[in-house]
Amino acid sequence: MKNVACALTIAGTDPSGGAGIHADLKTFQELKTYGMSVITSIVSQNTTGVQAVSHVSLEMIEQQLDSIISDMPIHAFKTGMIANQDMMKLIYNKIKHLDAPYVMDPVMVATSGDTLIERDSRNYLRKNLLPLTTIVTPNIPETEYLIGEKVETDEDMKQAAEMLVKNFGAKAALVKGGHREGDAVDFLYDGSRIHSFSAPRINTNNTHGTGCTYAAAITANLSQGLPLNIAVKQAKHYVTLAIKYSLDLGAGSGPTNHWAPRIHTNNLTTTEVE
Ligand SMILES: Nc1ncnc2c1ncn2[C@@H]1O[C@H](COP(=O)(O)OP(=O)(O)OP(=O)(O)O)[C@@H](O)[C@H]1O
Ligand SMILES: Cc1ncc(CO)c(N)n1
Repeated sequence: MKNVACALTIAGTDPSGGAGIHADLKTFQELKTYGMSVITSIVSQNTTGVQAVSHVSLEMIEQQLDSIISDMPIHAFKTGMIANQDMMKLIYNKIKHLDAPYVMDPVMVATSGDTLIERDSRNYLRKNLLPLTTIVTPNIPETEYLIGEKVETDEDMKQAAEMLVKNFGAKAALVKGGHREGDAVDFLYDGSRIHSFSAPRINTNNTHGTGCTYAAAITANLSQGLPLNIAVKQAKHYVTLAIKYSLDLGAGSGPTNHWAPRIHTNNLTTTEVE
């Protein structure tokens, strides 16, 4: 029996604290999960965008992974920003041996519109990493890239989630509707049925790091042993409250509020529709 759930994030940094590794570790902590991290790239960014990127060497990424894998329990893990194909290959070769749920946030572009991974590495991500995933959590532009088709309607989103499982080898897929208009509706295909999770759209520009926070909450919930659809449902509540009470910091798109879900526990506005 495990006495503490342990989760690992493999991702880039955000010194302004809203996205990447920082968002992940804050989420793990709030969800009573012991958080660990492997840094792939140091990203100088803030609420207005990305100013500079420095990649960690392959040797150092490998060493960080070895340090954790050789010593620490990993009950679930997630990947975020993996900037290029060499990093992806290295990470693939390490994580394929891990016996724990794998949540992939297929990060391509920051909320600000800045590109975070090299274009020609996207195919490697789709072909090699995607089939290892327990769940992949693309937003609409990432979904369109992964399946190679436009995604505009609810029906398109549901079909895309099914395709990511049936044609591309993910075990489950959560297609997120944050980039559409109207209610914020996400569709999960779990390998046998579609679930949809809906929340009223919150009128805010402070959505920096929402995708990281959501995927990290799913990872934390899976590390605690929750079934997938419950893990997603609770993570949707978490991210919705974190957006609802988001912090108006910085001149651009401000960060989510990680302690709001703890304080406003009775104010859950999300619903599982199907
Ligand atoms: N304004 C909003 N109001 C309510 N929920 C939102 C809003 N914007 C995004 N969401 C929800 O937040 C979660 C993250 O979705 P989104 O599609 O924004 O991810 P993302 O684009 O990967 O995030 P990021 O901006 O960090 O890259 C989803 O559940 C989405 O429905
Ligand atoms: C490091 C990092 N990962 C992911 C995102 C996407 O929000 C970001 N802005 N920065």
